[in-house]
Amino acid sequence: MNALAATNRNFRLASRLLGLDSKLEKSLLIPFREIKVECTIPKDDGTLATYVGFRIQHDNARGPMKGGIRYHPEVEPDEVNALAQLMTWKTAVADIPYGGAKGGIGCNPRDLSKSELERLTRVFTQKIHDLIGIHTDVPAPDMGTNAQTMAWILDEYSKFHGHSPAVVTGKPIDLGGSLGREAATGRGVVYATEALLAEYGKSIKGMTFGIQGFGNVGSWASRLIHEKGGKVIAVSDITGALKNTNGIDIPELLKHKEATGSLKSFNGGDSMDPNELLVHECDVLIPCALGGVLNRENAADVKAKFIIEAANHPTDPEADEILSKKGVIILPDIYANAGGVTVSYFEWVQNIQGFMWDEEKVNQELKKYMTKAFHNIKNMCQSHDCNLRMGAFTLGVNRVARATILRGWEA
Ligand SMILES: NC(=O)C1=CN([C@@H]2O[C@H](COP(=O)(O)OP(=O)(O)OC[C@H]3O[C@@H](n4cnc5c(N)ncnc54)[C@H](O)[C@@H]3O)[C@@H](O)[C@H]2O)C=CC1
Ligand SMILES: O=C(O)CCC(=O)C(=O)O
Repeated sequence: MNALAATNRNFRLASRLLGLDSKLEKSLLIPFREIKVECTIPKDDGTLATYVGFRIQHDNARGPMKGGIRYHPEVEPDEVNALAQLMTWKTAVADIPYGGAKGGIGCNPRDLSKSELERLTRVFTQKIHDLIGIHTDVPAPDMGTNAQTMAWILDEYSKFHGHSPAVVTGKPIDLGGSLGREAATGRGVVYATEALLAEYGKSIKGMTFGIQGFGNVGSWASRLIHEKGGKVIAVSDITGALKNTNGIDIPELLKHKEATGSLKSFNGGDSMDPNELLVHECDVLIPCALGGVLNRENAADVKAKFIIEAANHPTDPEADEILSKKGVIILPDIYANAGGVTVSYFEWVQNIQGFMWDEEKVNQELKKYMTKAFHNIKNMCQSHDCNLRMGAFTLGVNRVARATILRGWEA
């Protein structure tokens, strides 16, 4: 099942639990606007290269649409659509005043030079600048993009609309970015994990973790888990995977990755088959890379007791069913990785106020939002006798449905 079919399915299940009217259901499902643009750039060698860029704006009932921009070879309309829809439910679960959107360009950023990436980002921004904005749609980083990408979007957008720091979040601090945003998704994952484990009388200290992906989210989650006394016993990224039953020294691995750009040849662990990571023996598995990685091929072999979905839609519905039957507890993406967009909201608020918070305040507020959302999800689980994924979906969908009904449809 592709990402969009899977997301639609979860939405419909939640809608049935909430007893939503079928016409309202249809209106919530269909995206507000779908943008597809051609982006041609001269490469460094003078040849031309054409890429396709997307921005899907899913829903704006609760506020400006919000979501990241992904640079990855597998970016295609159905996946961006699914990710945009997930943003709508995620911002509602986090209870921040936004709707949902997502964008992306089908490209491999590892094959492009920095100046090629800059040209591509600027062309994409030229094509969408009149459809995004501080109060309409606010992009942010996602896979394959970062603070530098946001700086280029901000600069290009500002040529058309004047200096507008709040048009993107996840910016460099020097351009109005928020302290704590870079770590926020990983930090939010850790707060979410603590909230879940506490329900089972457990804590991060002493538990074992397997982490797929060592980019922004995976590396921050690993670092913070390590700091809290958790044992990261397996990690992987696109360059390979490694394991160490005594726990990997994450600060050393970060230095190695910084120096070599790769997880390979790190002498603090043994290399392993990257496909093994998801089925490796550990207490908590945290996918922090691509979607659909847990599926019917590997779900039955997963050994973890808890899965924290730091990536977006890492678990397809078939795997969801298999894992539930095995008694694996899954903390769903629209809650588990909401720390990033929550601190993006704090960044946007700071830009609009023209005031900067210190990092301690950012982290404290983030913890408050993550903890409150967890308890709200649990209440929905009790009210609807459902698992955490449906608890989160019913919470998010219900808030968006209420806002939509209140706004009405009169022309
Ligand atoms: N950056 C953010 O603030 C947020 C990101 N997310 C989600 O978290 C996930 C990761 O995003 P980022 O860390 O930002 O991206 P990133 O581009 O910084 O890192 C991605 C990581 O995944 C690894 N990877 C790629 N293909 C892989 C494969 N086949 N096997 C193992 N590892 C692989 C890469 O090597 C890299 O380490 C994505 O699903 C994204 O949508 C969710 C919420 C917010
Ligand atoms: O920070 C943001 O606005 C969005 C982050 C994002 O793309 C996500 O949560 O999947």
